[in-house]
Amino acid sequence: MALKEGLRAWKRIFWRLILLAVGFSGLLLYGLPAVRYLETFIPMGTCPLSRMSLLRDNFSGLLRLWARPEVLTCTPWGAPIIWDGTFDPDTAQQEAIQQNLTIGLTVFAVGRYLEKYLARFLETAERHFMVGQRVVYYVFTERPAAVPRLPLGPGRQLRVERVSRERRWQDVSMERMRTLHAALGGRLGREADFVFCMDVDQYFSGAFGPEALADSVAQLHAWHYHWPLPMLPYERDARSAAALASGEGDFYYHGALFGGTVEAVRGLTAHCARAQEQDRVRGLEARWHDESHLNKYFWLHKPAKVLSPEFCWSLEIGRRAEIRHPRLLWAPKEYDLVRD
Ligand SMILES: CC(=O)N[C@H]1[C@@H](OP(=O)(O)OP(=O)(O)OC[C@H]2O[C@@H](n3ccc(=O)[nH]c3=O)[C@H](O)[C@@H]2O)O[C@H](CO)[C@H](O)[C@@H]1O
Ligand SMILES: [Mn+2]
Repeated sequence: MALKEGLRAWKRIFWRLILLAVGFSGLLLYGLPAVRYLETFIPMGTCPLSRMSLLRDNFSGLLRLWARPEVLTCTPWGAPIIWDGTFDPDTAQQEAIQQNLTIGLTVFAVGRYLEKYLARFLETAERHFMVGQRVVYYVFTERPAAVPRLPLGPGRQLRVERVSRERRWQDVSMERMRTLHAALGGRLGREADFVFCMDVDQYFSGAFGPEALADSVAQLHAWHYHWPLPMLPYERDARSAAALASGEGDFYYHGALFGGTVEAVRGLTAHCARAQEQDRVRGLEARWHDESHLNKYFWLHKPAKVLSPEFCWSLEIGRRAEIRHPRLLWAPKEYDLVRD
């Protein structure tokens, strides 16, 4: 009897070791694009046909969610996931012009991020972001005089707002929520109808138009959109305001891009700023900072539209057949140059 028990225990240990070894080598090899490519075989799920044929969009009209059968084109709560080929950019353009919209684009460029990324971000936005619409850029920096003065297209303006420089890059990143919330309560909130809030360490590479507009908009994180729920890097410390328990969460969203109506983004930034402050007083900092809180927010308040990773792609991931037309690309990470 005891022998049998002992054997069973050994078997269990043996299998755990094997699993651990496989997991560990997987992690090591994950750096190789060839291994990473395997994750494309993890299915994303499919949008039920009954829903597909019905989903209309305020801006793009009838969505052709069946046009991309290899990827997930709607969420379980019925929001569209926008992939290339599912929308009609011309309809979206006409609709937005008719509604006579002003679209805000906010970006922070503090410290060395300004020289390193801002010019390219703005130049490429001029070529690709909401071309043909009225656009107001809001650049937040501690050195307004250093902001490049680009020639802007008709109907496009740039405003510079001064912010103080936080010492830690994590604080710069998180402070954005509070600053944005204040800005949305001021001039930005009065002059814009919709607003997108973006990281500066990226650049536009394709048309990013009104098809991306909705009440609230979240971006699928390029590195995680095939991963199973238990593996997503949510904050797991139950003491944090950003915590998601196991089984909670829909997708992993990217902190480098979110948007929506002024009202919706005010709600989002208020929530995240409050949650971050609550953590700070308790001596906590969420795993991925503002992004963790954003993920908690979108778990509680489902986004009305989700952008596929084509809208914010990282070339480091390597070629993927399902990524047809990247619109925004991550700039190479050079943390040693830009972070203290
Ligand atoms: C893959 C990854 O690592 N993702 C995390 C990392 O994103 P990132 O590595 O993309 O963060 P980041 O260095 O781009 O910082 C976010 C943004 O804040 C602004 N900024 C930041 C620091 C600074 O000194 N000056 C400045 O202007 C700038 O607009 C920048 O794009 O960190 C973020 C901020 O915590 C989030 O947690 C992300 O989840
Ligand atoms: Mn970034």
